Amino acid sequence: MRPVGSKYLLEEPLGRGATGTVWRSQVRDTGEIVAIKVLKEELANDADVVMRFLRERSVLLRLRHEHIVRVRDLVVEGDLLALVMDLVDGPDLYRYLRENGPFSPVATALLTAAVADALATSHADGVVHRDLKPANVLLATVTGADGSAQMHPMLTDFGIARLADSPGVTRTHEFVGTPAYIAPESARGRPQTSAVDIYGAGILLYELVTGHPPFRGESALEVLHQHLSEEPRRPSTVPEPLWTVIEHCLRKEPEERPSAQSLAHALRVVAAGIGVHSSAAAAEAALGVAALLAPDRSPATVPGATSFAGIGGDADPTQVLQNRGTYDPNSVTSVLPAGMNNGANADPTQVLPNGSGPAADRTRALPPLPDGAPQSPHPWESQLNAARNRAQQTEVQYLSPDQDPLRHRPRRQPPGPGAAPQSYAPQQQQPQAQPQQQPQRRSQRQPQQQAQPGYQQPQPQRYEPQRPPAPEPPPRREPRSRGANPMKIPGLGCLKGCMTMIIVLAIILVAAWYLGPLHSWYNSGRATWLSVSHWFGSIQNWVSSVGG
Ligand SMILES: Nc1ncnc2c1ncn2[C@@H]1O[C@H](COP(=O)(O)OP(=O)(O)OP(=O)(O)O)[C@@H](O)[C@H]1O
Repeated sequence: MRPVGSKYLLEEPLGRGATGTVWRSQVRDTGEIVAIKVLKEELANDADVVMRFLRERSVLLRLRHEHIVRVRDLVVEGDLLALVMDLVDGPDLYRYLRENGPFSPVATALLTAAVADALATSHADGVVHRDLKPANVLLATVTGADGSAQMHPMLTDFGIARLADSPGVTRTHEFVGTPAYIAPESARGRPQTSAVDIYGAGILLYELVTGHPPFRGESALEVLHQHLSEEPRRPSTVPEPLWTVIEHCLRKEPEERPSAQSLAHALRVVAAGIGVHSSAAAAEAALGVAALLAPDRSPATVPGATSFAGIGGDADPTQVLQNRGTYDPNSVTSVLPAGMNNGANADPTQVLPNGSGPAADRTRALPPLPDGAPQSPHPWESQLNAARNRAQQTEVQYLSPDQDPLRHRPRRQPPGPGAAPQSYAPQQQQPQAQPQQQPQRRSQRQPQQQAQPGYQQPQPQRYEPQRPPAPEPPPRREPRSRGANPMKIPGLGCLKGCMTMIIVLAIILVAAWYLGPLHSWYNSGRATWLSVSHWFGSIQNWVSSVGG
């Protein structure tokens, strides 16, 4: 298990998205199970994203709703950025749809009404999701009042689009979002409001009830074109009241779309009026649902948002776009290249004066420094440094590369016996399932979480804007003396030793020869040898003369 910060351990990957990988993880002290989204390296390396990450912290942590996945903590550790969330024990809607097919119209309306409730709360808080799609709706299993298992949609990835919406990331990594779910104003690079989430809810409704999004094509460009200029067609399986809601959500002009609150209400009226057991009055009310879908007069705005380089304002998209992007019609998320926004009037980010330098930096929370002011670090930079220093004090365990989960490609665990899809299947057949029946979430029934009564308490602040204490300088090392073998020739040291020994032995021998008795021993030995060989020669001559 790999540590993240001082408090968490990554266990196994749950899935990978465009912005990062989500891990099943543990809180070290309590053993509590959480989900941690580790943002992609390219995001974590972008200073602008990191600043945003810290700045958005309080917004992300304070968003609370029964249909929003709670963000518990944000971790900055070296080059790693991670969001700690509640773990939702269930599939996301994208996967559920692929495995089980479309929902009934009533179930579609009720599920999306719960999502619209979550949006209404976040919009009231000034937070726009901007990446609403089936993959971002997780299905928790809950136990209803009658003891049956029910679906409980949970909206996740709030703020991720906003985090990733960095000029640097847009420029270099061309992050744009998801073509199948992108609102026309985002595609054009126009200012965005909470109406983009209503458009996303319209696409979600369409996809849940039909099994596919309304606009499809071979390329991202083709899909974007359809968002801009094609009206969606009503499939024969969609009841008229539900179609009225979808059609209002998918209006090309954001000002014509309803608020999230109206949408949630309208969808419940529709659900009540299109079921097989609906009363005549409910059916009548559902038919008149258009009256409930008045345009939202005060949508939440997205400050300085650039979802991606758009399709050049009102210019002809075909003149502007080239099909250079990577687009997989089957994938959840695709990206397009930057540089598509070549219409001057299409700049969606002109919330601050134009120009270069700090005045043009849309991410700055504070006004630029006056000329000549000392260049002290931006408060967020100090905060970032403090956070990083704290995280670097984390006690890090050794982990061999083959055990390091961050080196493995994540793969989804195959669902075990009795896994989620089966337990959801009856819901599809029984669309009356009410997500709001005071359910008990399965994930909250885990023993670890029960053991934590303070579970709903906000985490203590981890990133105080203080300067970190100056670290103690490391002890100064003495310079190493350079050896006679600076080039480190292998075996040279051994050769040198041998040569020294040979010279020493030679000197001892010479000294012993001249100063000691060695010399006289040699001379007497030599004389003895000569006389012995003389005798031997005489004997040999005598023997040969006798032998004749
Ligand atoms: N809180 C969570 N609990 C359990 N599973 C989660 C949680 N958040 C995400 N997942 C799962 O992790 C996978 C990857 O999630 P992620 O949000 O990164 O994917 P995505 O929405 O496709 O990508 P992106 O939003 O970055 O384009 C998804 O399949 C989702 O089911």
